[in-house]
Amino acid sequence: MENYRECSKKVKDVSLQELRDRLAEFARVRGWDQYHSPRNLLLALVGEVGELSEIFQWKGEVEKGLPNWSRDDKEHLEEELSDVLLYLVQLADVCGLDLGQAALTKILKNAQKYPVLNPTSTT
Ligand SMILES: Nc1ccn([C@H]2C[C@H](O)[C@@H](COP(=O)(O)OP(=O)(O)OP(=O)(O)O)O2)c(=O)n1
Repeated sequence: MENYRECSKKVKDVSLQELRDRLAEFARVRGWDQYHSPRNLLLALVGEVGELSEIFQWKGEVEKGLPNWSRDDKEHLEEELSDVLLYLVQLADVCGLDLGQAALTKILKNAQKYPVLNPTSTT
């Protein structure tokens, strides 16, 4: 596990494109493309969201920054968040969508839908 962590720490500014390409290669060399249909990837994504939710289940409210969490708990959270991201990136890819561009466009759309009425407000 430590080797994986060392490896991933060295990569900075990870792009969605890089993740997409790495995941496509990961699936291709294993012959898993045939199973990675939009529907299957969506179901896998939902399953991982469930695993992510389990980490927070029954804990009550959690402080930002997770100051009271152990290193192991944080590592577990990193893994489940990553699983969700990786399936999401693959889902967008097999649907032929540019997820990064779509997300940027959606942020702009959100800003138009929810204009800043009071710039000093924190909500
Ligand atoms: N057909 C598959 C199977 C796995 N993965 C990748 C995407 C996820 O990042 C991770 C999911 O692997 P597991 O199904 O083994 O799930 P977990 O890592 O959550 O293991 P577990 O469910 O045992 O906790 O592997 C993938 O891309 N395509």
